Amino acid sequence: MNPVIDCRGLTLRHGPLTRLDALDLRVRQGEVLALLGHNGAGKTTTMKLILGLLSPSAGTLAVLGGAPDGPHAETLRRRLGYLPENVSFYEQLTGREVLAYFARLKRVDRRQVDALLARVGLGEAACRRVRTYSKGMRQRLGLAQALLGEPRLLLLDEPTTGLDPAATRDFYETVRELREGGCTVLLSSHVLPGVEPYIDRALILGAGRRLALGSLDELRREAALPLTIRAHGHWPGIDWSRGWGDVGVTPRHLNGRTLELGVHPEAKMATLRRLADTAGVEDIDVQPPTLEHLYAHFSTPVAGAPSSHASRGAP
Ligand SMILES: Nc1ncnc2c1ncn2[C@@H]1O[C@H](COP(=O)(O)OP(=O)(O)OP(=O)(O)O)[C@@H](O)[C@H]1O
Repeated sequence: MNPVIDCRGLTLRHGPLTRLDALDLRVRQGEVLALLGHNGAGKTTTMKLILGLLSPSAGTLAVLGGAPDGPHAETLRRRLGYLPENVSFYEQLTGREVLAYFARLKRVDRRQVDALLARVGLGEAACRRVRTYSKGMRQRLGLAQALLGEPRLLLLDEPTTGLDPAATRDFYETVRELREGGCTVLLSSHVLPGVEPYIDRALILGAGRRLALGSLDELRREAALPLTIRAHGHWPGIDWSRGWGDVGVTPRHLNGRTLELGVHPEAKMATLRRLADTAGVEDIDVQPPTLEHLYAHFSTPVAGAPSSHASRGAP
């Protein structure tokens, strides 16, 4: 099946400034891809190129089978949904009026309005003016606007900024349902906690360049960061600093009953065996590196090798 997004060497320059540098990326139907990067990394630029709001200076880009800034743009617009970073609405209109207005602009059947408001959890608030909406309700109204016309590709720019943990989880649950329905979703985020279970792959950008791309497992294998193992129990007299040989395990006491160990993946089984065989160890937790750890790893420049993380992962 053709990818929904197919970028090859996608580049955007403005004079001396390179906003996006030779991005290779293919996104398949039904995939949720997180676009991660510091401020100015190129996340919004990538989205605007996909939307056809910007044209590349070099490279090729096909979105749902055609260039988004050419004659294909009109067809594409009806199959794309976009939630911009700073969404704003007419404050004096009700949620329903706002959505009906966007439905008219998008030439979408008005009957979708109430169903979408219910879907994003705004059914009860449909008749309230937007000025009375909380930040989370505004984001949900923005999502409803992006979902008008049942898009096949959804671009969500920083959708959870400013949302509390419960609202963030609700938001991502809606993304999960959309994915199950075959919708492809690109979401950019600085806010990493909570996003992990909902994404298939992450693309990490830095200064317009692709620093890493892959599923969490692929990024973990590539980064080979230590796992965190925690042992809980009571073990008077045991000196945990000895007996690890050269496996690179670094034990640290968190409190009298918890020992934390930074363990490289190849030393995991040996460490678990030793812990399990030690009298007094009652419980063991194993925590692989989180998306936050991986993001920090890939987005930190390696001294003396500025591009050594560049272009990791298959497109
Ligand atoms: N309208 C513009 N004209 C010229 N350069 C721009 C414009 N918008 C963004 N840039 C530059 O392009 C680069 C990428 O910016 P972009 O907005 O894509 O980053 P971002 O990853 O979305 O950042 P943020 O997290 O701050 O939104 C930055 O160097 C930025 O200064």
